[in-house]
Amino acid sequence: MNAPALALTAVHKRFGAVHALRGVDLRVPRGSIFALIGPNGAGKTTLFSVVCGFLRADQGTITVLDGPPDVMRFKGRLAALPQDAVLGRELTVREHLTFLARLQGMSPETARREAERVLGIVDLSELAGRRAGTLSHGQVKRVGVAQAFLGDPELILLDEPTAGLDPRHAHDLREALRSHRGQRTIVVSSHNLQELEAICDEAAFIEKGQTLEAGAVSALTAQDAEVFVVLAPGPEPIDQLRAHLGDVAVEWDSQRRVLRVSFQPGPNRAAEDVIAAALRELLAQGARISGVGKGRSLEQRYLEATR
Ligand SMILES: Nc1ncnc2c1ncn2[C@@H]1O[C@H](COP(=O)(O)OP(=O)(O)OP(=O)(O)O)[C@@H](O)[C@H]1O
Repeated sequence: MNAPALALTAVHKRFGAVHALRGVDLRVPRGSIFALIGPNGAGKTTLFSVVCGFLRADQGTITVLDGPPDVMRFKGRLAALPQDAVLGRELTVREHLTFLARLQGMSPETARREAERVLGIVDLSELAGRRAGTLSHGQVKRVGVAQAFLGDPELILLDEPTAGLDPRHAHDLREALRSHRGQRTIVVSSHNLQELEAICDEAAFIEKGQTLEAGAVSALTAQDAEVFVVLAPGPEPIDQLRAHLGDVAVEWDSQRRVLRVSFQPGPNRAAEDVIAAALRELLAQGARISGVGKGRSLEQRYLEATR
């Protein structure tokens, strides 16, 4: 099996009296899009900084792209979008990106082409000639994201890449990230859990500098072990369903009119089999069905994990 792009074991980082990372563990598979989820102050930005080699961890082991975190070793292989990216105000967007591409060792011509390519990723080609100081907050953020893609690095860390973006550009950026799935490793921190659920393969919940839970998004959201049915007002044949399905747990939320069936997946018991059996019985009992699905949302799981 491939070594992970990033592995942290029992990493600690203190800022004086503030213990920002308290033994965080993380394993980011190569080629995955990985979500880092946690409340304000959980330690996400600090974690990015120790991974990049901007800050030194006090304790623990960090392996990034097969070696220790070292800014010099990462040249062109790792890129990060800081939470509040800052641009030189007097340079144009094109000059800014070309300059950074040159710092990576590209020739002037390659650097110019690379600047145009990454501007295309964030739909900013039209603003290439604008001075950075005249850009809106969202446009600056998009230049920062473009910058992180310069040189097509193996590992990209994006701290809240869609914060402040309008809905269309946030959507387009999500699509752009999705298109890199399997080719590049991308770690994304965001407070938009719907967004992370849509684009990420794996996720970790971080709180108070520790990993609470981590794994495949499909496992965290119990896609294989839980189904739900939403009932429209009308019959509520919950007991009959329980009796019919047998060895499963059926929970009924009468306020939201959502019933959840949790089960042990097996060869003849995939989520689709349970959905079919539940719907047959519910319809036979006259229930009116207004929605069906698998698992629970990442947001729900996060709220449960951090309760
Ligand atoms: N340079 C610093 N000096 C002192 N304390 C710091 C420093 N940087 C971060 N901290 C503290 O470390 C903790 C973790 O902060 P961090 O910025 O990593 O959180 P975060 O998860 O990125 O939060 P947010 O979601 O608000 O961006 C916080 O308590 C913060 O106040």
